[in-house]
Amino acid sequence: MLSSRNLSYQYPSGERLTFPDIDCAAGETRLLLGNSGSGKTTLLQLLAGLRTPATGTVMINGTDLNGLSGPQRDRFRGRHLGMVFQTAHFIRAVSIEENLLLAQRLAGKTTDRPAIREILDRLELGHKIKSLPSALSVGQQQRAAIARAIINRPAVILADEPTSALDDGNTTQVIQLLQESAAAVNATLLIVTHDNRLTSIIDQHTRL
Ligand SMILES: Nc1ncnc2c1ncn2[C@@H]1O[C@H](COP(=O)(O)OP(=O)(O)OP(=O)(O)O)[C@@H](O)[C@H]1O
Repeated sequence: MLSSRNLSYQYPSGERLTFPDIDCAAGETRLLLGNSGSGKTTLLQLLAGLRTPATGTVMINGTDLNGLSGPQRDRFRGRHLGMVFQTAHFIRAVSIEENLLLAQRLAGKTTDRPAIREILDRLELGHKIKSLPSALSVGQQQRAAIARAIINRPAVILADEPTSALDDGNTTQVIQLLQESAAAVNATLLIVTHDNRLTSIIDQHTRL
């Protein structure tokens, strides 16, 4: 589960951003909704431990992110957090399988090719396991990004604007896939978006 309290962030040259408290139980899906400039990306980076807050705490599965050293936080992120972005970011020179193996290694886990095969099969990407990322369509790359986000069975999946570039049909499909994938590993799913269409699919909202 994930919770935050009294979070604020100060850009050196900018305004101070303050955020509402967030509570997400294991297995819950929640939307973080906000207009452009409201601080969605900043909040996501705070929740992932990629930025240090001016005030406040982020707890993930009982661990205070800011109580960890930089290397400990990187390891913790690899093991307990999955991230999905609007466009997928892969290592371009190696196959989808190698990208997922790398995600396992970076988390300090034993590499597990059968687990990678199983997840890619489940996401209908088994035939692309040896392909370079560039040989996948945009939709396939998005599914591969979901595979990478769940390969380490994270406690929390953070998705940043996963649907803003999609039409209504693909939006519903990607959200269903994210929810099914999160449910398969009992992860909390937090979707950061300005896409109000998602409020008709997901009941739990926090507005920035
Ligand atoms: N590097 C920076 N230095 C100073 N201010 C910044 C910096 N990055 C973002 N900000 C400011 O912080 C606020 C929140 O930015 P953020 O990118 O988190 O918003 P957002 O909700 O994700 O926006 P969008 O939906 O347009 O991407 C904005 O007012 C922005 O101008």
